[in-house]
Amino acid sequence: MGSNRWYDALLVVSFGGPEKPEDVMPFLENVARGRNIPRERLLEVEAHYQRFGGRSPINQQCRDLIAALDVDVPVYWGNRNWHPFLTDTVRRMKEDGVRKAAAFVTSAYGSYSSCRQYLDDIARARAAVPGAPEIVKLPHYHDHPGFIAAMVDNTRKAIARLPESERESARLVFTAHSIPISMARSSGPSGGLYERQHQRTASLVAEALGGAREWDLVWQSRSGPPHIPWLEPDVCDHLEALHAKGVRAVVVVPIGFVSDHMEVIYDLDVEAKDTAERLGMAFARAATPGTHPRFVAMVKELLAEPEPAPCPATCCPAPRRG
Ligand SMILES: CC1=C(CCC(=O)O)c2cc3nc(cc4[nH]c(cc5[nH]c(cc1n2)c(C)c5CCC(=O)O)c(CCC(=O)O)c4C)C(CCC(=O)O)=C3C
Ligand SMILES: [Fe+2]
Repeated sequence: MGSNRWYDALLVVSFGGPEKPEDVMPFLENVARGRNIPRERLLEVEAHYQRFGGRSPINQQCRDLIAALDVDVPVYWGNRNWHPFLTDTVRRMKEDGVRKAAAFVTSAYGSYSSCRQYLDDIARARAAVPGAPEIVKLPHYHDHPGFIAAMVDNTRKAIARLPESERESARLVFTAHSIPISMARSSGPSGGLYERQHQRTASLVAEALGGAREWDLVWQSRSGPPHIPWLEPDVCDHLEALHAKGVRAVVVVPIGFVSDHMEVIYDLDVEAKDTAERLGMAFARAATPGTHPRFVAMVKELLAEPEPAPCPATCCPAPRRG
């Protein structure tokens, strides 16, 4: 394998997050630039970060993943919204003589926010660095056996944390980041890809667990102005609906996230957990893939594949501003 590699470096591309209180607002300003996010929503999200000492788990998760990777080329790391910024990383890659890098993005799915925006980030960083290396994004891995196996294992462990009497009947609640419905409709080469990929991931995990359990796919972490429709139901509303139907225990499985993010440790471990507690439902949250050995091995398996073809230039277009 080694001699006919199509890449000479691996670039991990992520969202980025603040790691101290004074970084939170500048980080949020980067995220919100050119986007339509109400001020009140940003202040609310700021409070989520400050509740955790101004520190998102995402950067350390990236460092841990990189430390766990077993690949035979140099590994670089660059973010969209916080240090280390992608442009600085691409400059360093160029200085180190990298010619062509494979990009592993910490998002498994297609859509503007989860795929195209990262491609745009890479293109912008390369445009800012004369002589920048070529950078080829690895394909979506939402249904890769390594990604699925990590989530299946983590879901089994979460079920085992429930009170014994609730384990057999516990319902699986798969959750992912909500996006505007218009963005969901325009995702992928023929539309609807974001929801379709999540449906497939959820069904693969549910099947691997024996297929006997009822499951749902719901959404979380809605942003944007209230009059713009986003994917629903929201995970907390859904817990209320399940409770009304007599469900007594849930296992929330964050299939939309490859590692712990603020959306996982706040929106699920605080908000969804509080909702379940208030309703008297037993609640367990499955761990994210993080540095699960099967997930880490998946990165190496993706690199062993032939060079992937790029996404069609027309899929997952940027949303219209408004
Ligand atoms: C699909 C998707 C993913 C999954 C794919 C991927 O992983 O990339 C994702 C990941 C993430 N989103 C993150 C943080 C934020 N997202 C925001 C806002 C938004 N997200 C959106 C979508 C997504 N986001 C959208 C359509 C918006 C509206 C504004 C816009 O059109 O861009 C805002 C603004 C405040 C608010 O929430 O309103 C913040 C702070 C973090 C870092 C968390 C941490 O620090 O641990 C991560 C990994
Ligand atoms: Fe987001």
